[in-house]
Amino acid sequence: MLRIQSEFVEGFGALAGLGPAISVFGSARTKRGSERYLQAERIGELIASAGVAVITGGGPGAMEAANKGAVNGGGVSVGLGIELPFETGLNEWVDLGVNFRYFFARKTMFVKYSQGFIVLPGGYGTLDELFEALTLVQTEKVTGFPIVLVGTAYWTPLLDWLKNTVVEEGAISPPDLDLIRLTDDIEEAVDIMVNSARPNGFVAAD
Ligand SMILES: CC(C)=CCNc1ncnc2c1ncn2[C@@H]1O[C@H](COP(=O)(O)O)[C@@H](O)[C@H]1O
Repeated sequence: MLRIQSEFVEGFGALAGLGPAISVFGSARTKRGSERYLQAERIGELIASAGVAVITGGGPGAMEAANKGAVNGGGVSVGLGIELPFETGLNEWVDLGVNFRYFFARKTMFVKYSQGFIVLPGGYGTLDELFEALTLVQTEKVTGFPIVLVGTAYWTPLLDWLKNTVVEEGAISPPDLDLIRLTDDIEEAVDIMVNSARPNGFVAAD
């Protein structure tokens, strides 16, 4: 119990003065030098150039790339790491790092301290973060919170499934699909975020 509480206290303390920030998610397995890695790096750089901090899961792959871009763009590079059995530690491009034992405490920080999510191709971890954000926006626990998927080829089959199966089944309504933006254009992705200019955080005062 105390450990859980201390994770929240430590996270809030470390991030309180952060200012505007955007979270970037994507696969921990994205390879250095790959097209996707370079794309994540460029996204980090564009966000930083707009004077906005970049928040990632602090790990390898797309997270590392976005943190690297943030540093190269002269911005604040945040990593919210997670303790895992196969420890990899925070990547070398994280300037402001916080480590968590619990995914749920860490997930609170991404939403509370960023104004939107940019989501690159990824696996279960990325999908978890994407669907948690969608649930929070759908239920209006957060408002004005853009969620942008980057990579049309990767994401279109998922969006088709949501449209053709999940909406058809009545499990979500058609407007729920509009909560997701999809693009291959990383400048557009960053523009959507930066222009949303919403104050960070949950609707309720925590
Ligand atoms: C090589 C490897 C698996 C390292 C794991 N190291 C990690 N470090 C930090 N965050 C992580 C890690 N693995 C998953 N995550 C979380 O889940 C997402 C990536 O998971 P995935 O690779 O898409 O499913 C990230 O956005 C991050 O928030």
